[in-house]
Amino acid sequence: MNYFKSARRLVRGSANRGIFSEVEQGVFERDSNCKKALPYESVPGPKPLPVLGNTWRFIPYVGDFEIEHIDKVSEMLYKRYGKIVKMEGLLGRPDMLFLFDPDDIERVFRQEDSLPYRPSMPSLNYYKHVYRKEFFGEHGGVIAVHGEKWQSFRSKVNQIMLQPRTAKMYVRAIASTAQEFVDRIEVLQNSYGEMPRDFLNELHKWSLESIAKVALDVRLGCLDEKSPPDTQRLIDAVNVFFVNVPVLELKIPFWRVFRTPTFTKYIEALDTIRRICMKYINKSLTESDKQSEGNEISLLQRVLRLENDTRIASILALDMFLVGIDTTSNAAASILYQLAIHPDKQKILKEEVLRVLPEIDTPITSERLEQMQYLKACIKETMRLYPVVIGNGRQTTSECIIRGYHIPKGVQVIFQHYVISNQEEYFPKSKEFLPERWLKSCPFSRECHPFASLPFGFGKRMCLGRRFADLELQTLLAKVVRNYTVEYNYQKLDYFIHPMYTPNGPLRLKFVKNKE
Ligand code: HEM
Repeated sequence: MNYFKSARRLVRGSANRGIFSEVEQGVFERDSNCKKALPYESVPGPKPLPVLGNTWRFIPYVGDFEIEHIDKVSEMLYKRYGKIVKMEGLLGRPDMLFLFDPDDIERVFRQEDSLPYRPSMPSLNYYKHVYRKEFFGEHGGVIAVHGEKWQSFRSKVNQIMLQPRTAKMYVRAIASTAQEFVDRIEVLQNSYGEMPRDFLNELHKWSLESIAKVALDVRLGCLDEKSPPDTQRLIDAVNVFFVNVPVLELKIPFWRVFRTPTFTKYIEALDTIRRICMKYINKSLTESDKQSEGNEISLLQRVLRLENDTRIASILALDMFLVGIDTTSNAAASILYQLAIHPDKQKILKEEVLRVLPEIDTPITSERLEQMQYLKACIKETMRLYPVVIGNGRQTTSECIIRGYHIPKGVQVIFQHYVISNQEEYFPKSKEFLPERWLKSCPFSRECHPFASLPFGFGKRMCLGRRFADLELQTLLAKVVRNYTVEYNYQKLDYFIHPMYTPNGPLRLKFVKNKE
């Protein structure tokens, strides 16, 4: 902490803006203007120590940066240094440049080149391209894959994954899983109507079951009284994978030199995920002929029809399982919690849901979901206050100017979405849960900066599963609210990164059945 006191004297964040007015207009310009820019060395940020750089800050009991509380660390860096902060001297990895201004983020995104490089998960890149090269071969999928390999894969699956028309075809499948979840609530309730302490795990089961339905048209039975053991193994392995990603990325990367216990656990988790997913993928491939009439064909089959390559279809499904379970389940947990602690907003939502779904068994369709604008607003507002992925980034692929500073090629530019979307400057009454701000009728909605809340990223590398994630969340919430009122009767929960940004503590929600 003492270090920070002296650093503060050197560079005050509020001073950032004034000093580079000449080049300020070109926040993200390429080569030609670089000579005019302020030197990279002068970007403010915590000073590295000799030898240990800034990596020591992530060492438990020694450093002051806890991975679980990167949200607080980011807020502190913003307050101390301002809208651009450099974290240099990170052993075994490039510098990070934190951006806290949506205008800067917009310019970076708008000028993205044809092969944007999202710098996360080098350890997964190693797994796909080196450790299990014989399995992945030329097709690494999209997660942690870069350059032409990424582009070639993404171009094959982009249309199928992102067309709203395609996603809508799966509403029925997604709604039937949401119904299974709602039916299970009664089984899970204790005598007070409360959920067990591991309720989040039930949400993991729901999101896994939903992905399996959409990606493979396979029913896994996650929400059955006796779920197959492999489904829980898969959920646990995905969790181990995500928990260890930041550890491998932010602490000293000994794994690059030898197999540390963390890296061994990480590799084992990835092998487990791959083994179990391939079991279900193969089942789906062999059973595709028997698919019951009326069912929508799976995404796997859609890709197969287009590309006629089982390897591509399987690797896409594998990526979907890898990143599509914890993201959606933690988002659902967070939204349910926010509704529980804001009963006035839940009441407005319930009125809307009851209007659109007048009978308990009125089917959910894409047209009916379209009529539930407050429902969508509740999701957006939770993602603004507590984005499940608190930051995102791009690695510079050539030198450029950002916020007046010359930024060399290879720097990891991190967009600090959580800090930005919680600021009064971009969202009036920013600390309040106000779903109304997202409705077209609200005067606030016009003031909102389009790059101040980007829970699914932006541009060519935007979330490939966002249409399905949105559908899953909308359907689950509509079903839950149609059947129950959700309460939370304990001390308010803080949020932490574990491995998504999620309420910190057992989610002992109480479900009270609606009177019909
Ligand atoms: C609430 C749920 C979710 C959130 C908040 C979320 C968020 C994100 C974000 C922030 C990115 C990075 C985008 C960028 O770099 O611009 C991303 C990428 C990705 N997401 Fe999601 N995601 C969610 C659910 C899903 C689901 C359900 C799937 C699959 C079924 C999925 C598949 C992917 C894939 C494959 C990528 C990598 C795209 C690429 O690099 O080309 N996501 N997601």
